[in-house]
Amino acid sequence: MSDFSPGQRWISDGETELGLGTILTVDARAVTVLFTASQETRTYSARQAPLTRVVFGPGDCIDTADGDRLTVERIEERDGCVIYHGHTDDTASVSLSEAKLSDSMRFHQAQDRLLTGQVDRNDRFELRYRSLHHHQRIARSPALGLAGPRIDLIPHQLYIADEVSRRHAPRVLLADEVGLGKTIEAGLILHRLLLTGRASRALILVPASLTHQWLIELLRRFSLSVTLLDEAQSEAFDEDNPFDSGQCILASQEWLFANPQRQRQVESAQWDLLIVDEAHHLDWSPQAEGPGYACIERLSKRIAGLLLLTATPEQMGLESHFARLRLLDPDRYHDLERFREEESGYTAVAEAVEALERLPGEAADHDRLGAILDDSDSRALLETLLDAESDAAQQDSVRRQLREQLLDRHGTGRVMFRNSRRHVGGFPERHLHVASLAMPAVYADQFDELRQGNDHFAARLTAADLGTRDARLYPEATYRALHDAAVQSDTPWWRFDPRVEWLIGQLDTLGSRQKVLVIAHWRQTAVDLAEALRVRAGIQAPVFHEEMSLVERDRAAAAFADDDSGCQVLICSEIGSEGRNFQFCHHLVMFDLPWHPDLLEQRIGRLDRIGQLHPIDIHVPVIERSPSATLLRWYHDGLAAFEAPHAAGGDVLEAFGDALRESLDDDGLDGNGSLDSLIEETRTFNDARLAEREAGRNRLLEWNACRPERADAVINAVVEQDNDSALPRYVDQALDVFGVDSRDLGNGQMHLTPGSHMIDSLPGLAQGDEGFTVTYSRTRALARDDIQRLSWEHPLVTTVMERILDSSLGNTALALLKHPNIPGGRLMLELIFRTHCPAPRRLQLGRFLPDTGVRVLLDESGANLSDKVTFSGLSRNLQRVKKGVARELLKSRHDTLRELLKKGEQEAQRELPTLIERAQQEMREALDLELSRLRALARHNGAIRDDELQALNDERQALDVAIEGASLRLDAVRVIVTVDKDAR
Ligand SMILES: Nc1ncnc2c1ncn2[C@@H]1O[C@H](COP(=O)(O)OP(=O)(O)OP(=O)(O)O)[C@@H](O)[C@H]1O
Repeated sequence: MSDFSPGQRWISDGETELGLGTILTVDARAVTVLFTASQETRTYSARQAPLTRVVFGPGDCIDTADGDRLTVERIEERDGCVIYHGHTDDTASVSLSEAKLSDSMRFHQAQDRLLTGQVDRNDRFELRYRSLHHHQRIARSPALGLAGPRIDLIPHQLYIADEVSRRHAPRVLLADEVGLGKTIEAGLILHRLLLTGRASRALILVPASLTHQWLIELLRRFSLSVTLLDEAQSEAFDEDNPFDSGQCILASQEWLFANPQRQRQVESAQWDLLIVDEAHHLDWSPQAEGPGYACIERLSKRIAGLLLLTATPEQMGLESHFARLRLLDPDRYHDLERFREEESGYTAVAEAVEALERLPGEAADHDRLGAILDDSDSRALLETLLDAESDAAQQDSVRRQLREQLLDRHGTGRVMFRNSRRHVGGFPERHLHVASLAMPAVYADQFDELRQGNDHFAARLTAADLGTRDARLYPEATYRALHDAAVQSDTPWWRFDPRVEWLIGQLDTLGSRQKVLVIAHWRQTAVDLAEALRVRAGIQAPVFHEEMSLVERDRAAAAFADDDSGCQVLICSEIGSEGRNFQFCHHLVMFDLPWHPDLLEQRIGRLDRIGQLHPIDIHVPVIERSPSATLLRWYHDGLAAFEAPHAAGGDVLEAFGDALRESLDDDGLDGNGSLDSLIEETRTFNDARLAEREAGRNRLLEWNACRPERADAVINAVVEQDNDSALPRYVDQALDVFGVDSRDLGNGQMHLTPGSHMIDSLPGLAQGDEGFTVTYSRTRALARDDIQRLSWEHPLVTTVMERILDSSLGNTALALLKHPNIPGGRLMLELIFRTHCPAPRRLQLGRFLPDTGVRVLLDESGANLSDKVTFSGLSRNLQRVKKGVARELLKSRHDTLRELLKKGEQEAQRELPTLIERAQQEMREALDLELSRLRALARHNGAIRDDELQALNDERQALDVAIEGASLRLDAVRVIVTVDKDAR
């Protein structure tokens, strides 16, 4: 059938994009072909036309010019042309002349491409096979989504990320103590959800001061590029919704919360996940809710996933904390009083967990557990534990199950994750250095006036919006309120405030190589202080506060961070510096003290965070006998607040705030004994509250916040991927196939650049890009921000895989096999089938049945050699063939190939039931376990939302149906032709 006849359909070997051609004319020397789809006509030499005849066979599906699809049952040849007989999708019988085939029919399927002579290079076929193999392997890994990010493997973070990202629509409060990595945890959760398709759109709302820090962390650590949206950019969208401009949008809370029009837009966009940083600012009380809370509350009702981040959940009071839990789960947290009462039961739960470790032991321990375990399956487990017949291994397993159940079913643990320094360990010590300074006369007069309650004085303070408490704690602010800075004769406060003199001396003593972070409560104090250092000592100190633009703020932080040319000191305001990373410095000057213990901890947390290598030196200059001196003593002696994070600061302030405020009024100045007794009472209260919390709530929170065995299992899986030697091999092959140049820089690093023959642009590697340096080593990548870490989850690798598996690249090949024991002239066919299982992305079907490859190797007689000859073993012995030769070979063996293709399909189908069964079993085990756990939890504390249970049920059913419907499709095929060993 290779002789040309008008009306026949042929395809151009070199220009398949022209579509299906029709022979117009033919004579002894030339053949003219019309490619209707591309409106091109070509004339070729009749003897050497680079054309392949297109003839389909029984079972093939073909597109007709009328837009139908025809399944071929039989073919008939008439006058050199083919008539296809078959049926359409609606089962009508049809006969179709080949002239009526669709002109734009494309040949993507492996079989069609092979039979129309379109063969790819052998290395592309091999890369395709390996892509499928690794893709399915990685999709099943417990490290999926957690192994790629450039982070240290810190157990509590990986535990939380793993636990939260497994849940359907996770809604949690990430409340680790300051600086323990909540941003990293949120990034890991987001990364996994995006990678697995459980989320595709995320909104991240953070204080303005943190937008760039988030942007950079997400990019550098997670290779996630998010769109940073502000008002200027939003205006460019006119009528369109700016929140639709990217997959992940990062925006400042201040901007959104102040802008009702943008709030309407954000609410009308579709989101899967909302992340809110520094969520303690979302203020709520039974009387009123802040605009931020109201905005997040509306969003939280529309968005399935919600992560709230705060290190100080109770900074705005217990009510406000409760209100944030209510955002996460309104069904569970609907009654504030009940919430308060529940806390009194936590000690009993914690005792039961501990009693469990001692079982089978004393009767009192049985009772402790019996009082908490009130459902039949838990009691049955308890019986097993108490049964004298059960062996140690059984007991261990039951003990573990019961412990999990107790921790799961009681407390806020499921909604709230809080790790503490004490529990995580390895943090540096904190040293307090107090400098007592003499009271300047101006301040002494001010304090007198304050005590006397002078009306005129009070009016000035009111006009300056300065309350009496703050007027006492911040004398420079009082001075500013009383003195007009515009009047030249008024001396600025920093001329006589002894703290300024002290600071200049301190900076000099520490030397310019020691970085010092100064935090002052007020923005204006920070600004004045910078001027004071410049005027009085010639020191350039950048300032960092809430009213600076983002660019100015980042510039200031960068000037401070720079090791070589950087400034020695950065002066921050209280709010301006919240959440920022300054752990490269270890001297903190508290120019004054904040009123709330949580703010004190937030200040120290700028330095005392993961990555801090030195003990923290906290310097506090305090004016003798001033209200600040009183507050300092209260913090230090009453709360020990400088040494370690205090666990109950909010409660203590609630109990003693009024008395402390009164002490500021009088006691700090005349030193009578009432301050001593206040401190004593504070200490007693604090100790008691701590003991109570340690016995109950904190213990439950900590046990729940990190379960070491699970964390270890995740870390092991990540390390296994880190050490996977298949990755460098795969990447080398992929770079080669895609035409990316790589230069070895030594030290485990290589530089990648787009090669001149790149077949497709890749992330960061489009023509003209400079490329980038990569390493496989986590340690090296962590030490160098400018080097990217290659992993199975790096965008370069995932894009390569997607490009290959979503296209026809490498889905056909032909190679020669020269082997001493195999005679020449024989055919073999290597077929790669792939599971096909359409399901919505959100089902994350890949957890159970990722695209799975089934390889079948047949010899010419149809014997199945798959188990005898491995893919790698065969590949090693294969040789390339020129494309023209390959085409000729294929043309000459069409019929045999068709037979083998059919046989291969039958062989592969045999494997399908096993694949389906295994996937269903895994899915059912995982989801049934989760369902029964959730049902039991729901009976116990109502912490489970009904829709969560229902969703899991629906998910299980949908997965069951989807897996049941899985089929196998031919993904790639390689023809192997054996040649005599002496052949050349
Ligand atoms: N696993 C990790 N690997 C490397 N660096 C980390 C890791 N975890 C945290 N860090 C670094 O430690 C610092 C603190 O982390 P992060 O900002 O996530 O803490 P946080 O709990 O959100 O802090 P805050 O309470 O101040 O908001 C950051 O500089 C972060 O990059």
